[in-house]
Amino acid sequence: MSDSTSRPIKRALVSVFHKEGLEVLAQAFVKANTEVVSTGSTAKFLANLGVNVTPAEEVTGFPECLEGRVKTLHPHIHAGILADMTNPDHASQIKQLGIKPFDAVVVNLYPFADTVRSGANEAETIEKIDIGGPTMVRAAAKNAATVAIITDPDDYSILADRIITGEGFTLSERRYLAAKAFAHTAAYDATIIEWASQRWTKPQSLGGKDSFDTYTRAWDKAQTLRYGENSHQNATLYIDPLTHDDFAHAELLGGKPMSYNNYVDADSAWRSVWDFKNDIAVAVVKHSNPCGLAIGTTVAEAHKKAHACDPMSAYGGVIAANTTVSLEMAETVKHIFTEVIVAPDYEPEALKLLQTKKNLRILKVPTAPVTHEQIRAIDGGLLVQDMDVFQSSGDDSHNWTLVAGEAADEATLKDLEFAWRAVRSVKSNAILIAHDGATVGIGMGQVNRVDSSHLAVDRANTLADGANRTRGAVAASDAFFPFADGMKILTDAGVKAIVHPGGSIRDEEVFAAAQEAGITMYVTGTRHFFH
Ligand SMILES: NC(=O)c1ncn([C@@H]2O[C@H](COP(=O)(O)O)[C@@H](O)[C@H]2O)c1NC=O
Repeated sequence: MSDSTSRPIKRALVSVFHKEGLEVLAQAFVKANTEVVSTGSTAKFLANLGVNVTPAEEVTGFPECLEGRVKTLHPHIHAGILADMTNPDHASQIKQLGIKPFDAVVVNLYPFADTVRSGANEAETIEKIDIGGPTMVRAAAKNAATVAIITDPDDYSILADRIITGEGFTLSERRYLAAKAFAHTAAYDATIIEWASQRWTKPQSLGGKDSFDTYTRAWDKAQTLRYGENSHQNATLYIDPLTHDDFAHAELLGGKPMSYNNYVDADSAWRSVWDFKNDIAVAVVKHSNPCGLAIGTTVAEAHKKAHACDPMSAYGGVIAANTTVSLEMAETVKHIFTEVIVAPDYEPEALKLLQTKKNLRILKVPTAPVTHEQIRAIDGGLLVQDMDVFQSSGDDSHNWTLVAGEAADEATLKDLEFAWRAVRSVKSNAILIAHDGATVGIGMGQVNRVDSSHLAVDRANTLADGANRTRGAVAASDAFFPFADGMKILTDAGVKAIVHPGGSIRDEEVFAAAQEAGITMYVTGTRHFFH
């Protein structure tokens, strides 16, 4: 294992917040008679394990002060970490200064993310920003030429082994540990940036809103997924270190582990039901698109209505509900092959019943979606945008403009409001036909609005066992109609009212065609493209 670049570990600096796992190191220190320098409670912990520890204060000749804000920030510590002992000049300088070099530094940092997640106030959170720790970690990582830096308790056993054998680490091993340590401090700082930038925004006195010149975020690895979108693609789930109770932290109450595609579809489904915060809503999603979405007076009713939109596509789909899943709903779901069900909670009997379906992944997510930005990778870059959330300006029907026909009656307006919220979840170009708080025909993901209109009408009527579901229904379009043709497909099929953003240069042509067809048309002024 060792080579000519190996350096035995004769003197170590240990300063850790989490003391778990230190026993194995303590045994090694005792066995190899390693000189150990340590801070406050770490020193006590090691001393209790029989290690002969020198307190950091003895090395610095300076008391720990400012409630622990200053413990190791001292040249007698940092010159000992940073002296490159392969450099004769460094070696002689620290000798003259009476400073001894360290061969290994073991540090883990104040639990900043845990503190935020615990709901601590700002002052408590600030105290959990570790300063001395990352300074030692970065110094030791910079000096991988002669120092081994250990930040991961999983590496304690190998460190103990190398202390006992006297081999230490080779240069390439120290360099790897250094890279790992830099990743650790970078992620730590990125987490602090995420927290701080949400609170400490640019004040007007400095010019107000803008973003930093670098996009810095840390994501914690939660699990390696079996594979990605296809079996030849590797995939990993990373989660926000500062949040909990959200979709990415979902509790799996039954079924097999989630796959990459399960996460993508279930996230879409989860988001779409929360577009209906004031209603009980259920979505059935396939390939990120709803094949049914409905609101109801009960969750079971909402599910039945959503499922009825397209029972064929619901096979192998993902179901999301924005309220507790009832036994009545579970009894229906039991008979439908479903990949994932996601809800804030389950009635105990419903859960028991669903858990009998071994292949059904049952997710519990206590909170509505929290993510406020959307990140998408492009070749060589990232696109970051605000989440598409409903705007009171254009999405509230009070602010819609009637551009053709009579003002909608109460029931029709309710359906239009439903259709407008529901179409947000459909991939563009999106045309959605709805009736009685349920989608009845969805035209998704087409490259022109005419095809989306055809698709919505065809799906509404061909999947309905001979019933005509477009006559008397309403429709929503996620963006304006560039021509009247797409709209005419809907009115020819009997749709009685349409809502869309407007904004086309041919708006007047579209409005006139709507007038001529005798339907009601509203424009919202807000678009909801979803690519
Ligand atoms: N301020 C300092 O000089 C300093 N030096 C080390 N620490 C941190 O203090 C912790 C260990 O302290 P203790 O052994 O006293 O429990 C470690 O997480 C370490 O990263 C410091 N704390 C915070 O900045």
